Amino acid sequence: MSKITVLGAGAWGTSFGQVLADAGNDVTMWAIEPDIVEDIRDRRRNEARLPVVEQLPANMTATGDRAEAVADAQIIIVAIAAQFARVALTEFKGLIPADAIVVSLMKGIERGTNKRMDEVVRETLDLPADRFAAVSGPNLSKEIAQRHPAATVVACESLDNARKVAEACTTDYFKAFVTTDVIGLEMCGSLKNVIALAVGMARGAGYGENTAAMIETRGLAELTALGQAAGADPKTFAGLAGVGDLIATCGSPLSRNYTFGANLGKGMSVQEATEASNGVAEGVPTTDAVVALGKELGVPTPLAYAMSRVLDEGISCSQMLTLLFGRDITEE
Ligand SMILES: NC(=O)C1=CN([C@@H]2O[C@H](COP(=O)(O)OP(=O)(O)OC[C@H]3O[C@@H](n4cnc5c(N)ncnc54)[C@H](OP(=O)(O)O)[C@@H]3O)[C@@H](O)[C@H]2O)C=CC1
Ligand SMILES: O=C(CO)COP(=O)(O)O
Repeated sequence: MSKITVLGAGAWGTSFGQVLADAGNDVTMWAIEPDIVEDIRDRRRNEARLPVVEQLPANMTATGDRAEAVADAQIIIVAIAAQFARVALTEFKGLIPADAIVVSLMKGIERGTNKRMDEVVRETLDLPADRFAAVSGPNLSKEIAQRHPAATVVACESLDNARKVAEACTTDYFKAFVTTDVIGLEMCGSLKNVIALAVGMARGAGYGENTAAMIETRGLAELTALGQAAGADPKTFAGLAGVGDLIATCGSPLSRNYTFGANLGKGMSVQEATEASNGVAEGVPTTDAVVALGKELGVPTPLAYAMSRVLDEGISCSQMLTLLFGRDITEE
């Protein structure tokens, strides 16, 4: 049993906190919103972000005090919207216990720097590689909050530390595998959100299985090429964090990215889809970062480019797909 702190009490932070509590750990949630802290601490609820859970476990509490939140924590989980991770974590610098493992649940690339969350977290907290882990997989928060069976992957350069994190989140309904491919895991989680936006858009526009399968498969090829160029192990893309998460996210209205895309496909503007979104759709800010990263690494990113034109210029779904097709006959 460990003392574990979760920074960010959104839908996934809270749902993962419940997994950790179910695994027997003492869990403290930290949130910036006083109302959310109060709801979790005093009523064992997170009505605002995870209303599906009627009663959070008794070994789960919350605080808004940063120093109190992380004091004595053996594992610190970061579940903050990716674009705000740097600013939020800066406030924790100097407070993190010297031997704590810091784990990111976030799936995004930082806009402006094109950095993955492992880079942002390590840079901000001045953390050595062996004390950083990423968790990623087909993990729709609402299903896991309802304790539906699911699996995930924990990546850390130190396999021992990956195992510590995996043990801490293993329950009878949640299974964690381990890997040392941090870059692969980060790339999978971030890029599948861009693909889910495009699949959602096609579905929203009324297209069927063939179109969805095409976007998913071409998207996976793009994700794999970019990931490999960044230093990832290609095997990771065929696993739970790659194909697995792609299937879950691109096939479920529980995904905020899929739903955001579907709303665009039905004719909403980016502004309207943002207002309708029930939580952060990480693919939206990540799309431009993926295009920029592709340029930096010399890897073509036709799907991310087509989605960036949708998000920045409002092109239609059929225009997006025409861009994705391209004009040339190429080998698959
Ligand atoms: N939901 C899911 O099914 C899954 C999500 N993820 C990933 O996990 C991450 C978090 O997602 P999720 O919890 O669902 O998202 P939510 O939109 O539900 O929550 C986002 C969280 O970020 C916090 N936040 C935003 N800005 C700041 C800031 N400046 N300082 C501190 N906290 C801030 C929010 O705080 P506040 O509530 O106060 O606004 C909230 O706790 C994302 O990267 C997502 O891609 C990964 C797997 C599954
Ligand atoms: O990452 C997820 C499932 O694995 C959740 O996807 P969304 O962020 O699109 O809801």
